[in-house]
Amino acid sequence: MYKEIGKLKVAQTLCEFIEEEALNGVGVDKGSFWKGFEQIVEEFAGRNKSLLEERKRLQKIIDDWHEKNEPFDPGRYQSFLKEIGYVEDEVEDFTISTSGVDSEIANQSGPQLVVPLDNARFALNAANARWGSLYDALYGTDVIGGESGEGPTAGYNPVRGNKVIEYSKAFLDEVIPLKGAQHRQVVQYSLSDGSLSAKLSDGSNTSLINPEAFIGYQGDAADPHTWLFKNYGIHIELKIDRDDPIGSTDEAGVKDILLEAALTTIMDCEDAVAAVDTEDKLKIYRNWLGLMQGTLSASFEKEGKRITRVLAADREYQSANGDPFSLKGRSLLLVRNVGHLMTSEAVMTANGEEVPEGIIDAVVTSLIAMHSFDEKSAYGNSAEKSIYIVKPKMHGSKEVAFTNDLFDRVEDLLGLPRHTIKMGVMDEERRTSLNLKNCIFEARERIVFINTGFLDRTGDEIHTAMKAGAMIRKNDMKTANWLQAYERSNVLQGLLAGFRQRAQIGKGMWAMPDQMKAMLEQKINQPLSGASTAWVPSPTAATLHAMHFHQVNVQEIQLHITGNRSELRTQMQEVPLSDHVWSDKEIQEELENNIQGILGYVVRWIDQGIGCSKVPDIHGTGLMEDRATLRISSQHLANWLMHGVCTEEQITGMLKKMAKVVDEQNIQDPNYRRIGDNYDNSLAFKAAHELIFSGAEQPNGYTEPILHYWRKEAKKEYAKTGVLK
Ligand SMILES: CC(=O)SCCNC(=O)CCNC(=O)[C@H](O)C(C)(C)COP(=O)(O)OP(=O)(O)OC[C@H]1O[C@@H](n2cnc3c(N)ncnc32)[C@H](O)[C@@H]1OP(=O)(O)O
Ligand SMILES: O=CC(=O)O
Ligand SMILES: [Mg+2]
Repeated sequence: MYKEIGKLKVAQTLCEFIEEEALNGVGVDKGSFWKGFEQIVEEFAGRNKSLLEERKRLQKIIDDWHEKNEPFDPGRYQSFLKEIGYVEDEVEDFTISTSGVDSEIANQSGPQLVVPLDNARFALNAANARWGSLYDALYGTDVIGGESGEGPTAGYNPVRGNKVIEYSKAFLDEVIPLKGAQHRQVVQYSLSDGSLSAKLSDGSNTSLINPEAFIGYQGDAADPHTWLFKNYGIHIELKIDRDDPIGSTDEAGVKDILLEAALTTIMDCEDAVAAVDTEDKLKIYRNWLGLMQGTLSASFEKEGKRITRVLAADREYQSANGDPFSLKGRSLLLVRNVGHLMTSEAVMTANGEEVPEGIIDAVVTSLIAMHSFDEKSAYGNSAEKSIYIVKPKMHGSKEVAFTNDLFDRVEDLLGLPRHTIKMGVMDEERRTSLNLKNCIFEARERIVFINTGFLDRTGDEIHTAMKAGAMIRKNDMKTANWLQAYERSNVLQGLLAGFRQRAQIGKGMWAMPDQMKAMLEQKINQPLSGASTAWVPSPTAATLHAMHFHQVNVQEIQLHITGNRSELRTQMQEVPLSDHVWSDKEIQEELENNIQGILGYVVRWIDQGIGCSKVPDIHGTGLMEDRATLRISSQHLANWLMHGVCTEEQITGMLKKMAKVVDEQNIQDPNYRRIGDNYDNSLAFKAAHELIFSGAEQPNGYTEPILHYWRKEAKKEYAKTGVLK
């Protein structure tokens, strides 16, 4: 049901949501809102379409070039990309001038959590992941090994617990060291003349090597129960409780160590969700509204208990000299809008065309964010009263300029001061990486981050050169020259544009949510490379990754980053082709792995509307799969198929084989629809099939059009029959 408002047709439910909930109390009247919205659609919908046409035009020219230019000649290729405007002429040097940026983004370095915004339980957990228990994160993951009785057991395992304590105190020795002693020797922490004094087991006293690291406490000054430390701009709480089951076994009464973890969280409306219609969009918008008003809650059963989760309060302390102060209890929230590709039925033009979804997201998520400015909001989000929108999947600087202009108009519509809406630019398409300087320039007054979304970026790498030849194996992409150059070039470009202490330079997702030991070993390389933030898939990962930001002084590292931009740009244009002749076993492995990932992800997307899942690979390692990883797998298979590395029959056979494996993996899920004996009917199976076999023709290799189509079919089927085929 639609309501005609001026020249727009707005879904009745969206209209009611906007008028009764989103516009309520923000000082924008509904008449001018709809009038302004209509003008924005008139001004931007056509321009959006032209940008998509330009993507198509360039891809066609590139495809034709590859068909005519065999063998591939890198020198000629680079001149060609420049000639066709794919590589842009660069603007003069400049520095960004974004103002009103919260300290979590401008001054602090730490993990960035991402969470699907359609899941209120997860979203609340993410917002509260500003602080995380190091003891829980270590105890609950593989960081502590399973040797000599240290493994997890049904109840509390004191051997494992002791390992956790040992590990955590060694971490304290590293980041807030004591003079001539270790934290495990302490029997009592106390306040002495405004400083921390530590009494050791031999009866002597010591203090911190860097006394300024101690900045406050909670509890009675004579015996505080919480000690607050600051190191490289982020905080650590040492919790004391001698009556606690853990604290009572600890000589100093330490019951836990809390780390400031997810400084920022991206509430995702894009690749981690499955939103195909107005109903889905409304669920997302309502959760965002609840977060901005501070009232969101989620009730659920966990381990036999009913839990209601709400947003965490700020944390109150006394400084060493007794002055009260507080720290934020919640992550600073950013919202990732969708990109420029898709349109939504939620708003239609008078001639029956769907409006670009990115335009609707920009207007509605900004409007909703205004609720966090309201005094009545239970918890404000941005101390600077800024709105943070992350914009994904933009190709080149004209698309960034489009978003920048759109944000200007949204600010005018909502009566917000210019550049209230900040922009995070995902550097995740090849045309953006190669023209990053120009892209940043277009958003220079509102940009707050660039982030290497290497997953989408890999999908785009494959699709752009689809016709050039067979690509290297998927896992080899991570070490390929183009990717290394892209990661370095992003940091360098951000620093040259003045991002240090103004904006985030972010790095991509750790996509193995259960492999925390490996994460601790490898993800330190991201801050070491100059990134002030990096993505994590869960609050636990945020807590553990926070340790890296205590070990690495990112702001100091950023002062010493150098590199040759033009060399990096040349390397980025190296196409990851391979002339290797793979053995049957290698081909089999690659197909199994990609197809298992595709099916495992798609079946939950299509049948259950879940946009981000943990799916085991062929070695049984759970991998975070979202639309970007799906893009890689489907594009990779389409590429190998196109160049004869594998046949249609091999892929079809493997789809059937893996369908049975995926059924087994989901055996515990009561909502799961089997696909292994249902190939001809399963809509999810059809979607997976199409993603591979029509992969080469998909716009920039994106998976959205096919996923949306089949999910809508599944919803229709469900509405009609109450079950899925
Ligand atoms: C390329 C890109 O665009 S990457 C960006 C998109 N990716 C993401 O957003 C990743 C988000 N992460 C997730 O959705 C999940 O962590 C998954 C799907 C990877 C794994 O989910 P699950 O298998 O359900 O996780 P698992 O069972 O280990 O843990 C669930 C618990 O962790 C919490 N949790 C897991 N991930 C998150 C998260 N991102 N934010 C908040 N809480 C989370 C859940 O709230 C739940 O705890 P609860 O029972 O107290 O509510
Ligand atoms: O959005 C992130 C990515 O890697 O893609
Ligand atoms: Mg992405």
